[in-house]
Amino acid sequence: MRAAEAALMAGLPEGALMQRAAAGLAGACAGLLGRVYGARVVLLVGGGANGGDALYAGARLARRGAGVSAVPLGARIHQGGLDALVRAGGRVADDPFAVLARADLVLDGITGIGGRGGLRPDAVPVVRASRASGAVVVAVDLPSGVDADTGAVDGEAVRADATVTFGAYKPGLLVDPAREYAGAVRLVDIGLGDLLPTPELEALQHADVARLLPVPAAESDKYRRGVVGVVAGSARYPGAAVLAVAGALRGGAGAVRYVGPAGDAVLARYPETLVHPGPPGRAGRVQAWVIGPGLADTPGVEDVLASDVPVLVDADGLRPLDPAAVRARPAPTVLTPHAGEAAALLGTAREDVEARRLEAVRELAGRYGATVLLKGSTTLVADPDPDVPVRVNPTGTPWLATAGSGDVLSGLTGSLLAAGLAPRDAASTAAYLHGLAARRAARGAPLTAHEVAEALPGAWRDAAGAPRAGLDGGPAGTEGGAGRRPPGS
Ligand SMILES: NC(=O)C1=CN([C@@H]2O[C@H](COP(=O)(O)OP(=O)(O)OC[C@H]3O[C@@H](n4cnc5c(N)ncnc54)[C@H](OP(=O)(O)O)[C@@H]3O)[C@@H](O)[C@H]2O)[C@@H](O)CC1
Ligand SMILES: [K+]
Repeated sequence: MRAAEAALMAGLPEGALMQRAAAGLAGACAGLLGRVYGARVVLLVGGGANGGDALYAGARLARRGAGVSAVPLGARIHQGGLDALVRAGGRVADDPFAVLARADLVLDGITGIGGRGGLRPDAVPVVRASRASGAVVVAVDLPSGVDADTGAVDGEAVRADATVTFGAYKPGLLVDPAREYAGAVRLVDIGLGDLLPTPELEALQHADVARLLPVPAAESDKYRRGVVGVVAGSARYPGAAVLAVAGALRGGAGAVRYVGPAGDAVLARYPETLVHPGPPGRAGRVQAWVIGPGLADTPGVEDVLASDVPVLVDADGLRPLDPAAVRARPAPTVLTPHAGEAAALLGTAREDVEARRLEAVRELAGRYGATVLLKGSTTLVADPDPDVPVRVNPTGTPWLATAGSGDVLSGLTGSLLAAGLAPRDAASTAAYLHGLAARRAARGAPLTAHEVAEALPGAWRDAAGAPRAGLDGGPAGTEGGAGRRPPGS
């Protein structure tokens, strides 16, 4: 961001970028307020340019008749912004808590991309009073206190109803835990365009998924469309086999071969499945394997890893996983841990993974030379190549945290692998459809893993029906599309 902004600023009059940011910010605030004239706006102003943005936006709102007060936090605040605010009729608050108690809207301009660590002690009571006031809290660029680069939150941070961000989405707006603090995110274009570097993160949108989904050609038969082998379930957990097959059947492969002891349970629900008792090496040719859901202690992981086709390892399959064996494989491997499984693979605590999700997914992908899909409220997909952007999944619902939903996701991902998608595309497309299906199935109520599987064809149709180019805005909970440059565009 800083390099792109510096390059752009070199060709612009002093302060022009901050004015663009402030104009977009003031416009967004006006939209949230509905009526600007007479509205009571409080600016929390830190010592950097983030506070400058807030002051200039406050000046614009004051010119439209809002009552605007600034609460300085920091040794000195942006002088040009303060002068503009005062010229427009705004003022510095005598009693911050008194103005906050009556505020309609609070602008959090304490820190943006220059913030380090959580909120400082002087800001904490002011931020708490902002929340308690019932005012709409709008974060400038980022909620203050979150880490822009990683999505970590060390200490206290602002919980915003909305965030107006400039030039590009920052990882801290997309990756949990920080994402939870941002509210609805709006991107304001400040003209950085092609000056932006390769992103750290990208989020698929409908149009990207439409491009990636496999479409059978006229001459396709089931084998050409790909056969996915599912090694899952056990005497103790036959349901996991059924759910993994349920996902696999909806993922575009031409056939699903189930290998394991739960064949009867699978056939009872899905007679279209090819069933084999195992071991996987004898079950016949497949174009991709899924191994792990509900496996308990059933062997087979080494057997499957020894194959020369893409392999997805999930759940119980992840336990005995040796990095050297995975790295030595001639074909791609996809690992789909949740935070606890990722922690076990990394030899750390679950909380560490949850606090540093981006770092954890990258580290695992590097260590195993595998594509890693880290499940969670925001699912991340990392490529083994550290220069390839991590994909963050923009779909989903908290209701998706339900038993068996991961089994459906593994089957679905494996099916897309068998259908020929590259590992990162298969994993991120599957996560996207899975989250979309969950939203369709839940519609605000609890849902079961089976319902997620059953909603997949509808989600597929939704995504596949999207216009294939030029999509802006999507289901991301963000406005204007979550990636600056959609992959493949
Ligand atoms: N560049 C551009 O062209 C454009 C930039 N734009 C905007 O600028 C923002 C970046 O501005 P920035 O670089 O001034 O940093 P910023 O986020 O304001 O924070 C730095 C200040 O915070 C302080 N501080 C640090 N940590 C803290 C903490 N935990 N709690 C409290 N304070 C803390 C630190 O002070 P110190 O450590 O010295 O006390 C320093 O004073 C960017 O996010 C966007 O909003 C837009 O206008 C578009 C054009
Ligand atoms: K901020």
